[in-house]
Amino acid sequence: MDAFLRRAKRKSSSVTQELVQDDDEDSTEVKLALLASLLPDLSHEVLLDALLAQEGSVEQAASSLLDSQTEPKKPRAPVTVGAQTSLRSFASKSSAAGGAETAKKPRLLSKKGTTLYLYDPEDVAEHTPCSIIHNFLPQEEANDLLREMLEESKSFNKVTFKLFDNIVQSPHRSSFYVATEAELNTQKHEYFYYGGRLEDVRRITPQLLRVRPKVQEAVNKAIQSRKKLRFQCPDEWTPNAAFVNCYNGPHESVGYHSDHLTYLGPRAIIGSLSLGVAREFRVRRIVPKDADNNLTDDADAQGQISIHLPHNSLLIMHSNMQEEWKHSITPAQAIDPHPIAGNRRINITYRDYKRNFHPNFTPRCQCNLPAILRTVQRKKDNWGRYFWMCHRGNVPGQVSCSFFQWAVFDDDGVPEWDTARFKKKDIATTEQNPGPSATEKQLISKEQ
Ligand SMILES: O=C(O)CCC(=O)C(=O)O
Ligand SMILES: [Fe+2]
Repeated sequence: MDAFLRRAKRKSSSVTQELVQDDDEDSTEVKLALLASLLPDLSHEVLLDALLAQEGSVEQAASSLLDSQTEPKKPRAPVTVGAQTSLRSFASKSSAAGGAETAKKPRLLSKKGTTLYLYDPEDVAEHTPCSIIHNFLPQEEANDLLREMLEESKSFNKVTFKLFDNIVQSPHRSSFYVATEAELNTQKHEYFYYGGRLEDVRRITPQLLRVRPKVQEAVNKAIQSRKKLRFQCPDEWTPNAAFVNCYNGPHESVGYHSDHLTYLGPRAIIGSLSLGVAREFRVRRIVPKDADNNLTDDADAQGQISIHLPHNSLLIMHSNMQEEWKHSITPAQAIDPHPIAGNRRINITYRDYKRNFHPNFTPRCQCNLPAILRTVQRKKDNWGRYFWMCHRGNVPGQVSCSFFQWAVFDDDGVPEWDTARFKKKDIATTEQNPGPSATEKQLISKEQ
């Protein structure tokens, strides 16, 4: 569960506004998501057509769609899979598998405006920042976990948040699990999500607990096969929290987003277990733009890639995923019912909440809320730099303050306030994260 939909207008400093507005507000997608929440029965294609016809006005698009009762529904790409194929049977392999951070760039197979469908683990590893393990758990264990989570999900809730000054709900239900009573209290009283508190925090269930060490082992093994990125924590990945999502039927979804790094730190890794109905996980790379608004890479690099997520598959989102790519679960026109889950899909994202990113330590904004950690994703200038900003504006009825601060980490992602572990030498030699410029310092000090 994360910032799958965000506010488009945020009252904030000019620096933050520039970074955030152009950086990661996919306004068309946000508008589409809003339209979808208003008109859940219409396909994304129909909603997009209406949005384009109304030059981006959500209100006009919604009223034109509501007026035209006869609007035909356009078919979506099928989500069910007849036969799983590998790209390797069609094309010769271009480079070593192992993801985007390997020395050689994999040959680009994605295309802007079309979707590349991947089913084979080697294809996934080669063309996306993810890896996938099919048939991850022994069958009975997967089914036990699925049954347990289906029962739990009966009391899951939709997340409510603000979008374009409207209150909308997430297009699926979710809950959050931690291991101990102490962690549960900390999560409820010390952590903030969408600028507010999380009400539904639960103790880990027997099956979630049973599976956790297996996920931990598999993820750590997968990490070993990839190069450590700058700012990536070299410590053992230790899942101490799990967000569980339930998609009840083909129309339930999650829009394109990057997961919040605020409590996971930079270059976070996430283990994501799928159970029940198979669905499509779509990913696409964020190509930054230069000062003249031109893409800095091949437009096809932004093409959508769909990864098929069958029952009992573990998807590992590697360390280049959240900063450089976005992901989503698309609504499906049809699904193959699962013998235990029926129309439902359960997704469990195991996460490693880092001690030194506890909100007691992270910067606070002028509203005295722990700030949220973001990355410059769309601008070539400052691309990849991390910054802290206020996220109070996500709360219905509240606005964000103008707080902005560049984040400073050493090469292992240790934040500057963790003085015992922070390696100053890494910062002295860094060009990518040199700390704020004189103008930025002035601006920051003015705003603090
Ligand atoms: O359901 C999934 O596979 C993805 C869920 C997700 O992206 C999230 O919880 O942040
Ligand atoms: Fe996510």
